[in-house]
Amino acid sequence: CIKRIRNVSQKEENIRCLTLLGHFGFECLPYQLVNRSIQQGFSFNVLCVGETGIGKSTLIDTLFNINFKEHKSSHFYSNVGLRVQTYKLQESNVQLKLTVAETVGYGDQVNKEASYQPIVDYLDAQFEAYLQEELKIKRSYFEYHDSRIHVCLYFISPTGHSLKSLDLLTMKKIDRKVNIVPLIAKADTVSKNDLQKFKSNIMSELAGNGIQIYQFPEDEEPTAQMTSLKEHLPFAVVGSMDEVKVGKRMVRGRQYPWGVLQVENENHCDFVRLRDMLLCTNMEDLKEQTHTQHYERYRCHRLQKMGFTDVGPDNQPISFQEIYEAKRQELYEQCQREEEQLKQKFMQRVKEKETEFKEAEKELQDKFEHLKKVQQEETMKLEEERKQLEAEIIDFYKMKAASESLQAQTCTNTKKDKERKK
Ligand SMILES: Nc1nc2c(ncn2[C@@H]2O[C@H](COP(=O)(O)OP(=O)(O)OP(=O)(O)O)[C@@H](O)[C@H]2O)c(=O)[nH]1
Repeated sequence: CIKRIRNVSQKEENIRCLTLLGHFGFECLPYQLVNRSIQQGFSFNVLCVGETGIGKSTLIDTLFNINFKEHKSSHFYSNVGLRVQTYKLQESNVQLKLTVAETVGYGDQVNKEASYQPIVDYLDAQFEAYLQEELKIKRSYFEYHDSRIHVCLYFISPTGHSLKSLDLLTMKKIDRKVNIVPLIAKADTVSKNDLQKFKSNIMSELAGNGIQIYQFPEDEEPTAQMTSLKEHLPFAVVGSMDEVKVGKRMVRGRQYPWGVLQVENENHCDFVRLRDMLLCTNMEDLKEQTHTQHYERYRCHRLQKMGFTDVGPDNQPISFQEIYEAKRQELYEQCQREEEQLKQKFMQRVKEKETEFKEAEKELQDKFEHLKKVQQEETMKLEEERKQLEAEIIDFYKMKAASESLQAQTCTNTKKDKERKK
């Protein structure tokens, strides 16, 4: 801080008026923040949601004026996915850790109903990771890479008509989780008149469906810049890394047979407005909104789900220890209840099995008795038959003996007759 003070005396009123020639006292506080931020570096996490080939990568390249690695996506993915890349950038002495998450295969499936789910899951996963870090005993915020998404650039197809149902559905699902900035992609394909109508259609559709997009911070006296930014929503953007000659200058733009569209000309598209908003004026606000609104909502919901609360049933403040004890008791009781239920279930099963076994035993016994009876009857029948056969054999032998004696008698008589005749 410079501590030189100019002393000017005002003769007329005889009051000394001091004019500060440099920064003095706590006026210097912001400079400490600036120095610390420069030392630590900045981080910014962007999510790009839009159909395949809508110009997501080109716009990110144009925003940061760097040709990031090219990854062309196919139109044939069966599910929507996310491609996440982190880059370390430097501009003069300012370092920026930039994370870009881009949708892959968005809008390519026949059934688009669940297309938003991977995006919602990704946003929640980043919040969850931060919450887990926050809940750790030993936290390391300095090394921790905070990957919570600060802004979602939503690329709307330049149809010139209205939003698609997929756009409305996805934005509705994520608007409480991330700052949405809607963009009309490839705005050079829509005429200037159609563009204005298209913009107002989109804004009224968003409002009509209760979709909350990023709100520019409202000062008591809104600056002309903020008002004009709002008027330009959704930003009609054009991306290009090509250098085109316009007069004697080389500018970034897209060359057409009928002329050149200059990306950085505010009369041609809203690219500069978007870049200024993201990088120069609103980055810190986007980060703050992410932390204080979206993350806070997630954290509150998660902690409530875990059973934490700020006030007890009697609406009196409740301490962490009390919640812990109550939760422990509740879990203990639940365990007891479940154990009792399991015991009862087990007893019931045992009883059921016992009855089943008894029935099976009785069935077997009955079967055995029946077989025994059948066998006895069979034995008796056989015995009867045996007796009958024995009687028949005796009769047979009797008859045989009688027949033999008769035969012998006949032979003797014949012999006697023959002898008599002689
Ligand atoms: N007319 C016009 N073409 C553009 C614009 N931005 C990008 N393109 C072209 O559109 C094509 C696809 O651009 P990408 O940036 O790869 O699109 P993407 O959405 O990242 O594609 P995927 O990552 O494959 O989903 C390229 O040929 C770009 O040159 C634009 O603003 N206007």
